[in-house]
Amino acid sequence: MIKIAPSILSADFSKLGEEVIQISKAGADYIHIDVMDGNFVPNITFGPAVIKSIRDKSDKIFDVHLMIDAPERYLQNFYDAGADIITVHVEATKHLHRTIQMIKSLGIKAGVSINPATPVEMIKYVLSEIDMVLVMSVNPGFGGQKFINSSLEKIKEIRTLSKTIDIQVDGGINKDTIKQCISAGANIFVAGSYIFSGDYKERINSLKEV
Ligand SMILES: O=C(CO)[C@@H](O)[C@H](O)COP(=O)(O)O
Ligand SMILES: [Co+2]
Repeated sequence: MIKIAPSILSADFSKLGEEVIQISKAGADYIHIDVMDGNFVPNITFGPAVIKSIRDKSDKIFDVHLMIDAPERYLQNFYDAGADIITVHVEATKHLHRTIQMIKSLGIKAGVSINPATPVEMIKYVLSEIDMVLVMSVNPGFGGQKFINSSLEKIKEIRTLSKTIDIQVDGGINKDTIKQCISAGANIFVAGSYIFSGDYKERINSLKEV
């Protein structure tokens, strides 16, 4: 069973609470929340206070994608804000294993993300410690970019290393690219611009039907 995680980066921020309600009703499995610090990535979004303000709008899984340097500084804050999964970038933390242990000690799921230029080898020795790998299929920072094809090879490689781990793909997901990612072995799909530029339910269903 695949899961769809709409990214609220493409939502209308002036009515974020209403958007989270609507996307949940439309069939989202996870609410994907992109946190950016203007340092690890060249864009700034929102932090724990905003996440806390929308937590009571949905009972879906809050999937928090941290695109911030040294994320270990803020794990407790995102947990307190209502995160169910926290994903950190391997490129953003000096002691990845320790950061993963910190997330797990909060009693929630831990994900690790790799950028398009980062090899799977970088996360090989933590795979047994984590719940999810997030394969970035665009360079992180913005929605609406084109899917990078070399991500497919990385998904296959991770699936060979683990039959059971969740593999999430993020960036440029639409009706066509999702098919290729499913064939490669991924099972959770983040989609921002594709879902939010149409009828939410119809778009989510079109991804689930492939
Ligand atoms: O993490 C990110 C971007 O850094 C994503 O979650 C985007 O929000 C995906 O947007 P689309 O490529 O689906 O428009
Ligand atoms: Co994301």
